[in-house]
Amino acid sequence: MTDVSRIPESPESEAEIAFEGALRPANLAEFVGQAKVRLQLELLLKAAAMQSRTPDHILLAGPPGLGKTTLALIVAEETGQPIRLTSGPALQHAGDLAAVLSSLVPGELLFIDEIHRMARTAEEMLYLAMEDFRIDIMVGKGAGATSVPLELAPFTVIGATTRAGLLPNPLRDRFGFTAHLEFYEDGELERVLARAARLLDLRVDDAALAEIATRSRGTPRIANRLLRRVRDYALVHETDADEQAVQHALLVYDVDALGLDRLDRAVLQALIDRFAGGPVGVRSLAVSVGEEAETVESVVEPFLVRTGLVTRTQRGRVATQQAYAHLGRALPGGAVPQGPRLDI
Ligand SMILES: Nc1ncnc2c1ncn2[C@@H]1O[C@H](COP(=O)(O)OP(=O)(O)OP(=O)(O)O)[C@@H](O)[C@H]1O
Repeated sequence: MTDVSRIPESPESEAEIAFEGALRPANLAEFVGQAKVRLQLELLLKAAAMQSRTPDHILLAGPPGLGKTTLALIVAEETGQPIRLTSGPALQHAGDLAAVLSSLVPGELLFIDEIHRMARTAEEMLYLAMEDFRIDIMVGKGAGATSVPLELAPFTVIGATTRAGLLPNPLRDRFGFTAHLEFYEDGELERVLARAARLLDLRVDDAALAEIATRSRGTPRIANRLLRRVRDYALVHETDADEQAVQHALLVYDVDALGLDRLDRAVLQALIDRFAGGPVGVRSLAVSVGEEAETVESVVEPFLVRTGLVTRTQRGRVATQQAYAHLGRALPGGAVPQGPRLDI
Protein backbone atom coordinates (compact mmCIF):
# COMPACT_ATOMS: atom_id res chain seq x y z
CA MET A 1 0.00 0.00 0.00
CA THR A 2 1.16 3.49 -0.81
CA ASP A 3 1.60 6.00 1.98
CA VAL A 4 -0.69 8.89 1.10
CA SER A 5 -1.00 12.06 3.16
CA ARG A 6 -3.44 14.65 1.89
CA ILE A 7 -3.10 18.33 2.63
CA PRO A 8 -6.79 19.36 2.53
CA GLU A 9 -7.67 21.45 -0.51
CA SER A 10 -10.41 20.00 -2.61
CA PRO A 11 -13.68 21.25 -4.02
CA GLU A 12 -15.32 17.84 -3.82
CA SER A 13 -17.51 16.54 -1.01
CA GLU A 14 -16.22 13.92 1.40
CA ALA A 15 -18.74 11.43 -0.03
CA GLU A 16 -17.46 11.98 -3.56
CA ILE A 17 -13.82 11.67 -2.50
CA ALA A 18 -14.61 8.33 -0.84
CA PHE A 19 -16.58 7.19 -3.89
CA GLU A 20 -13.77 8.18 -6.28
CA GLY A 21 -11.18 6.57 -4.05
CA ALA A 22 -13.05 3.27 -4.18
CA LEU A 23 -13.13 3.34 -7.98
CA ARG A 24 -9.58 4.50 -8.71
CA PRO A 25 -7.57 2.02 -10.74
CA ALA A 26 -4.50 1.00 -8.71
CA ASN A 27 -2.01 0.38 -11.50
CA LEU A 28 -1.28 1.24 -15.14
CA ALA A 29 -2.78 -2.02 -16.39
CA GLU A 30 -6.16 -1.18 -14.81
CA PHE A 31 -6.10 2.41 -16.09
CA VAL A 32 -8.45 2.59 -19.09
CA GLY A 33 -7.54 4.56 -22.26
CA GLN A 34 -4.79 7.20 -22.70
CA ALA A 35 -2.69 4.45 -24.33
CA LYS A 36 0.08 6.80 -25.40
CA VAL A 37 0.46 8.39 -21.96
CA ARG A 38 0.51 4.97 -20.31
CA LEU A 39 3.26 3.78 -22.65
CA GLN A 40 5.30 6.94 -22.10
CA LEU A 41 4.96 6.72 -18.32
CA GLU A 42 5.86 3.04 -18.31
CA LEU A 43 9.10 3.78 -20.18
CA LEU A 44 9.96 6.72 -17.97
CA LEU A 45 9.46 4.74 -14.75
CA LYS A 46 11.28 1.66 -16.03
CA ALA A 47 14.31 3.69 -17.19
CA ALA A 48 14.52 5.46 -13.83
CA ALA A 49 14.29 2.14 -11.95
CA MET A 50 17.04 0.59 -14.12
CA GLN A 51 19.32 3.53 -13.31
CA SER A 52 18.33 3.59 -9.63
CA ARG A 53 17.39 7.26 -9.77
CA THR A 54 14.24 9.27 -9.15
CA PRO A 55 12.02 9.58 -12.27
CA ASP A 56 12.01 12.92 -14.13
CA HIS A 57 9.47 15.47 -12.96
CA ILE A 58 6.09 14.81 -14.59
CA LEU A 59 3.46 17.33 -15.71
CA LEU A 60 -0.09 16.04 -16.26
CA ALA A 61 -2.17 18.45 -18.33
CA GLY A 62 -5.84 18.22 -19.27
CA PRO A 63 -9.40 19.08 -18.30
CA PRO A 64 -10.74 18.06 -14.85
CA GLY A 65 -11.74 14.47 -14.14
CA LEU A 66 -9.62 12.77 -16.82
CA GLY A 67 -7.40 10.94 -14.35
CA LYS A 68 -4.51 13.20 -13.35
CA THR A 69 -4.70 12.44 -9.61
CA THR A 70 -5.31 8.78 -10.42
CA LEU A 71 -2.16 8.65 -12.56
CA ALA A 72 -0.10 10.32 -9.82
CA LEU A 73 -1.26 7.70 -7.31
CA ILE A 74 -0.50 4.96 -9.85
CA VAL A 75 3.07 6.29 -10.25
CA ALA A 76 3.41 5.97 -6.46
CA GLU A 77 2.07 2.42 -6.54
CA GLU A 78 4.26 1.41 -9.49
CA THR A 79 7.44 2.89 -8.00
CA GLY A 80 6.64 1.82 -4.44
CA GLN A 81 7.40 5.35 -3.25
CA PRO A 82 5.38 7.43 -0.78
CA ILE A 83 3.45 10.35 -2.23
CA ARG A 84 2.58 13.71 -0.68
CA LEU A 85 -0.49 15.48 -2.05
CA THR A 86 -0.85 19.24 -2.09
CA SER A 87 -2.18 21.91 -4.44
CA GLY A 88 -1.27 25.29 -5.90
CA PRO A 89 -3.81 27.22 -3.81
CA ALA A 90 -2.32 25.69 -0.63
CA LEU A 91 1.13 27.05 -1.55
CA GLN A 92 0.56 30.77 -1.21
CA HIS A 93 3.92 31.60 0.39
CA ALA A 94 7.43 30.34 -0.25
CA GLY A 95 7.40 29.17 3.40
CA ASP A 96 4.48 26.81 2.70
CA LEU A 97 6.49 25.10 0.00
CA ALA A 98 9.75 25.13 2.02
CA ALA A 99 7.95 23.28 4.84
CA VAL A 100 6.77 20.57 2.43
CA LEU A 101 10.05 20.25 0.53
CA SER A 102 12.28 20.07 3.60
CA SER A 103 10.23 17.21 5.03
CA LEU A 104 10.32 14.96 1.94
CA VAL A 105 12.09 11.61 2.31
CA PRO A 106 14.48 10.40 -0.44
CA GLY A 107 12.56 9.29 -3.54
CA GLU A 108 9.24 10.72 -2.34
CA LEU A 109 6.74 11.96 -4.93
CA LEU A 110 5.22 15.41 -4.50
CA PHE A 111 1.87 15.80 -6.26
CA ILE A 112 0.88 19.44 -6.79
CA ASP A 113 -2.68 19.71 -8.11
CA GLU A 114 -3.65 22.96 -9.89
CA ILE A 115 0.03 23.84 -10.04
CA HIS A 116 -0.77 26.93 -12.15
CA ARG A 117 -2.37 28.51 -9.06
CA MET A 118 0.79 28.50 -6.94
CA ALA A 119 2.09 31.85 -5.65
CA ARG A 120 4.95 33.38 -7.67
CA THR A 121 7.41 33.25 -4.73
CA ALA A 122 6.71 29.55 -4.21
CA GLU A 123 7.09 28.97 -7.94
CA GLU A 124 10.56 30.49 -7.93
CA MET A 125 11.59 28.31 -5.02
CA LEU A 126 10.27 25.26 -6.86
CA TYR A 127 12.46 25.96 -9.95
CA LEU A 128 15.61 25.63 -7.89
CA ALA A 129 14.32 22.67 -5.91
CA MET A 130 13.39 20.75 -9.07
CA GLU A 131 16.69 21.48 -10.78
CA ASP A 132 19.26 21.16 -7.99
CA PHE A 133 17.37 19.57 -5.06
CA ARG A 134 18.23 22.63 -3.07
CA ILE A 135 16.42 25.71 -1.78
CA ASP A 136 17.56 28.99 -0.30
CA ILE A 137 15.86 29.93 2.93
CA MET A 138 15.84 33.57 4.03
CA VAL A 139 16.77 34.01 7.68
CA GLY A 140 16.13 37.35 9.41
CA LYS A 141 14.61 40.52 8.04
CA GLY A 142 15.72 43.79 6.44
CA ALA A 143 19.44 44.60 6.07
CA GLY A 144 20.50 41.69 8.26
CA ALA A 145 18.63 39.05 6.24
CA THR A 146 20.76 36.26 4.83
CA SER A 147 19.95 33.35 2.61
CA VAL A 148 20.89 29.91 3.86
CA PRO A 149 21.08 27.03 1.35
CA LEU A 150 19.28 23.82 2.31
CA GLU A 151 20.00 20.51 0.58
CA LEU A 152 16.89 18.44 -0.20
CA ALA A 153 16.42 14.71 -0.61
CA PRO A 154 16.01 13.75 -4.31
CA PHE A 155 12.29 13.74 -5.16
CA THR A 156 9.94 13.84 -8.13
CA VAL A 157 7.32 16.52 -8.67
CA ILE A 158 4.10 15.43 -10.35
CA GLY A 159 2.28 18.61 -11.33
CA ALA A 160 -1.32 18.60 -12.54
CA THR A 161 -2.95 21.44 -14.41
CA THR A 162 -6.09 22.18 -16.33
CA ARG A 163 -4.38 25.27 -17.78
CA ALA A 164 -0.92 24.29 -19.03
CA GLY A 165 -0.77 27.57 -20.97
CA LEU A 166 -0.73 29.54 -17.71
CA LEU A 167 2.47 27.94 -16.44
CA PRO A 168 5.50 30.18 -16.78
CA ASN A 169 8.07 28.78 -19.21
CA PRO A 170 10.84 28.27 -16.62
CA LEU A 171 8.50 26.02 -14.61
CA ARG A 172 7.22 24.14 -17.66
CA ASP A 173 10.80 23.55 -18.84
CA ARG A 174 11.73 21.80 -15.60
CA PHE A 175 9.32 18.95 -16.25
CA GLY A 176 11.16 16.18 -18.09
CA PHE A 177 7.87 14.74 -19.30
CA THR A 178 4.50 16.33 -20.03
CA ALA A 179 1.47 14.11 -20.53
CA HIS A 180 -1.48 15.67 -22.34
CA LEU A 181 -4.60 13.79 -21.28
CA GLU A 182 -7.32 13.63 -23.93
CA PHE A 183 -11.08 13.24 -23.55
CA TYR A 184 -12.08 9.56 -23.62
CA GLU A 185 -13.87 7.82 -26.46
CA ASP A 186 -17.33 6.40 -25.69
CA GLY A 187 -16.01 2.81 -25.87
CA GLU A 188 -13.35 3.61 -23.26
CA LEU A 189 -15.93 5.21 -20.98
CA GLU A 190 -18.05 2.07 -21.31
CA ARG A 191 -15.07 0.11 -19.97
CA VAL A 192 -14.62 2.61 -17.11
CA LEU A 193 -18.35 2.25 -16.31
CA ALA A 194 -18.39 -1.55 -16.57
CA ARG A 195 -15.50 -1.70 -14.11
CA ALA A 196 -17.20 0.75 -11.73
CA ALA A 197 -20.49 -1.16 -11.91
CA ARG A 198 -18.63 -4.36 -11.06
CA LEU A 199 -16.92 -2.74 -8.07
CA LEU A 200 -20.24 -1.28 -6.89
CA ASP A 201 -21.93 -4.64 -7.37
CA LEU A 202 -24.48 -3.03 -9.69
CA ARG A 203 -26.19 -4.82 -12.58
CA VAL A 204 -26.36 -2.51 -15.60
CA ASP A 205 -26.97 -3.78 -19.13
CA ASP A 206 -24.70 -2.89 -22.07
CA ALA A 207 -27.21 -0.53 -23.70
CA ALA A 208 -27.47 1.44 -20.44
CA LEU A 209 -23.67 1.64 -20.15
CA ALA A 210 -23.46 2.91 -23.74
CA GLU A 211 -26.14 5.52 -23.05
CA ILE A 212 -24.34 6.79 -19.94
CA ALA A 213 -21.03 6.85 -21.83
CA THR A 214 -22.35 9.08 -24.62
CA ARG A 215 -23.59 11.58 -22.03
CA SER A 216 -20.39 11.67 -19.97
CA ARG A 217 -18.56 14.51 -21.77
CA GLY A 218 -15.60 12.21 -22.49
CA THR A 219 -14.80 12.30 -18.75
CA PRO A 220 -14.48 9.29 -16.38
CA ARG A 221 -15.39 11.36 -13.29
CA ILE A 222 -18.67 12.38 -14.91
CA ALA A 223 -19.32 8.83 -16.12
CA ASN A 224 -18.94 7.52 -12.57
CA ARG A 225 -21.12 10.32 -11.21
CA LEU A 226 -23.91 9.61 -13.71
CA LEU A 227 -23.68 5.92 -12.88
CA ARG A 228 -24.36 6.82 -9.26
CA ARG A 229 -27.42 8.86 -10.24
CA VAL A 230 -28.73 5.96 -12.34
CA ARG A 231 -28.14 3.56 -9.45
CA ASP A 232 -30.18 5.87 -7.16
CA TYR A 233 -32.97 6.11 -9.74
CA ALA A 234 -33.15 2.34 -10.22
CA LEU A 235 -33.15 1.81 -6.45
CA VAL A 236 -35.91 4.31 -5.69
CA HIS A 237 -38.11 3.24 -8.62
CA GLU A 238 -37.40 -0.45 -8.02
CA THR A 239 -36.46 -0.94 -11.65
CA ASP A 240 -33.52 -2.41 -13.58
CA ALA A 241 -30.66 -0.07 -14.42
CA ASP A 242 -31.48 -0.27 -18.14
CA GLU A 243 -31.41 2.22 -21.01
CA GLN A 244 -34.82 3.64 -20.09
CA ALA A 245 -33.77 4.15 -16.48
CA VAL A 246 -30.70 6.04 -17.74
CA GLN A 247 -32.84 8.31 -19.90
CA HIS A 248 -35.28 9.04 -17.07
CA ALA A 249 -32.58 9.55 -14.45
CA LEU A 250 -30.56 11.91 -16.63
CA LEU A 251 -33.65 13.91 -17.53
CA VAL A 252 -34.17 14.48 -13.81
CA TYR A 253 -30.56 15.68 -13.49
CA ASP A 254 -30.65 17.96 -16.55
CA VAL A 255 -28.06 16.05 -18.55
CA ASP A 256 -29.06 16.19 -22.21
CA ALA A 257 -28.50 13.75 -25.08
CA LEU A 258 -25.07 15.18 -25.90
CA GLY A 259 -24.09 15.24 -22.23
CA LEU A 260 -24.47 19.01 -21.82
CA ASP A 261 -25.43 20.04 -18.31
CA ARG A 262 -27.15 23.24 -17.16
CA LEU A 263 -23.99 25.33 -17.20
CA ASP A 264 -22.97 24.16 -20.68
CA ARG A 265 -26.43 25.00 -22.00
CA ALA A 266 -26.49 28.34 -20.17
CA VAL A 267 -23.21 29.30 -21.84
CA LEU A 268 -24.44 28.18 -25.24
CA GLN A 269 -27.74 30.01 -24.80
CA ALA A 270 -25.95 33.21 -23.73
CA LEU A 271 -23.65 32.96 -26.75
CA ILE A 272 -26.60 32.63 -29.13
CA ASP A 273 -29.29 34.77 -27.47
CA ARG A 274 -27.28 37.58 -25.91
CA PHE A 275 -24.26 37.79 -28.20
CA ALA A 276 -25.91 36.87 -31.50
CA GLY A 277 -23.73 33.76 -31.82
CA GLY A 278 -20.43 35.63 -31.22
CA PRO A 279 -17.63 36.27 -31.56
CA VAL A 280 -17.45 37.08 -27.88
CA GLY A 281 -14.69 36.86 -25.27
CA VAL A 282 -14.81 34.12 -22.67
CA ARG A 283 -14.91 36.66 -19.82
CA SER A 284 -18.07 38.32 -21.12
CA LEU A 285 -19.66 34.90 -21.53
CA ALA A 286 -18.70 33.93 -17.99
CA VAL A 287 -20.12 37.17 -16.54
CA SER A 288 -23.37 36.70 -18.40
CA VAL A 289 -23.92 33.28 -16.83
CA GLY A 290 -22.60 34.33 -13.40
CA GLU A 291 -19.69 31.90 -13.46
CA GLU A 292 -15.92 32.31 -13.09
CA ALA A 293 -14.01 32.78 -16.34
CA GLU A 294 -11.62 29.99 -15.33
CA THR A 295 -14.49 27.49 -15.01
CA VAL A 296 -15.94 28.46 -18.37
CA GLU A 297 -12.51 28.31 -20.01
CA SER A 298 -11.22 25.08 -18.50
CA VAL A 299 -14.41 23.06 -17.95
CA VAL A 300 -17.18 24.22 -20.30
CA GLU A 301 -15.36 25.46 -23.37
CA PRO A 302 -13.10 22.45 -24.13
CA PHE A 303 -16.17 20.21 -24.20
CA LEU A 304 -18.29 22.57 -26.34
CA VAL A 305 -15.39 22.91 -28.79
CA ARG A 306 -14.87 19.15 -28.86
CA THR A 307 -18.53 18.47 -29.63
CA GLY A 308 -18.41 21.00 -32.48
CA LEU A 309 -20.92 23.39 -30.87
CA VAL A 310 -18.45 26.25 -30.46
CA THR A 311 -15.35 27.32 -32.33
CA ARG A 312 -12.55 29.51 -31.02
CA THR A 313 -11.49 32.35 -33.26
CA GLN A 314 -8.98 35.14 -32.67
CA ARG A 315 -11.86 37.52 -31.99
CA GLY A 316 -13.65 35.23 -29.55
CA ARG A 317 -16.00 32.26 -29.29
CA VAL A 318 -18.51 31.57 -32.05
CA ALA A 319 -21.59 29.28 -32.00
CA THR A 320 -21.71 26.79 -34.87
CA GLN A 321 -24.77 25.71 -36.87
CA GLN A 322 -24.92 22.57 -34.72
CA ALA A 323 -25.27 24.77 -31.63
CA TYR A 324 -28.32 26.51 -33.13
CA ALA A 325 -29.74 23.13 -34.13
CA HIS A 326 -29.07 21.64 -30.70
CA LEU A 327 -30.92 24.43 -28.92
CA GLY A 328 -33.65 24.55 -31.59
CA ARG A 329 -32.88 28.17 -32.54
CA ALA A 330 -33.13 29.76 -36.00
CA LEU A 331 -29.86 31.07 -37.43
CA PRO A 332 -29.34 34.86 -37.51
CA GLY A 333 -31.37 35.99 -40.53
CA GLY A 334 -34.02 33.37 -39.83
CA ALA A 335 -32.54 30.40 -41.75
CA VAL A 336 -33.16 26.94 -40.31
CA PRO A 337 -29.84 25.48 -39.13
CA GLN A 338 -28.49 22.34 -40.78
CA GLY A 339 -27.94 19.47 -38.41
CA PRO A 340 -29.98 17.28 -36.13
CA ARG A 341 -32.20 18.76 -33.48
CA LEU A 342 -31.31 16.64 -30.51
CA ASP A 343 -33.62 15.96 -27.66
CA ILE A 344 -32.74 18.24 -24.80
N1 LIG B 1 -8.48 6.01 -17.09
C1 LIG B 1 -9.32 5.78 -16.07
N2 LIG B 1 -9.81 4.55 -15.86
C2 LIG B 1 -10.69 4.34 -14.86
N3 LIG B 1 -11.14 5.29 -14.01
C3 LIG B 1 -10.67 6.53 -14.18
C4 LIG B 1 -9.75 6.84 -15.21
N4 LIG B 1 -9.46 8.15 -15.14
C5 LIG B 1 -10.17 8.65 -14.13
N5 LIG B 1 -10.90 7.69 -13.56
C6 LIG B 1 -11.83 7.87 -12.43
O1 LIG B 1 -12.38 9.19 -12.51
C7 LIG B 1 -12.36 9.83 -11.24
C8 LIG B 1 -11.65 11.16 -11.36
O2 LIG B 1 -10.29 10.98 -11.67
P1 LIG B 1 -9.15 11.95 -11.12
O3 LIG B 1 -9.49 12.44 -9.74
O4 LIG B 1 -7.86 11.23 -11.27
O5 LIG B 1 -9.23 13.16 -12.14
P2 LIG B 1 -8.32 14.48 -12.22
O6 LIG B 1 -7.91 14.63 -13.64
O7 LIG B 1 -7.25 14.43 -11.20
O8 LIG B 1 -9.36 15.62 -11.86
P3 LIG B 1 -9.04 17.09 -11.25
O9 LIG B 1 -8.33 17.85 -12.32
O10 LIG B 1 -10.42 17.62 -10.98
O11 LIG B 1 -8.25 16.88 -9.99
C9 LIG B 1 -11.74 8.83 -10.27
O12 LIG B 1 -12.77 8.21 -9.56
C10 LIG B 1 -11.07 7.79 -11.13
O13 LIG B 1 -11.24 6.54 -10.56
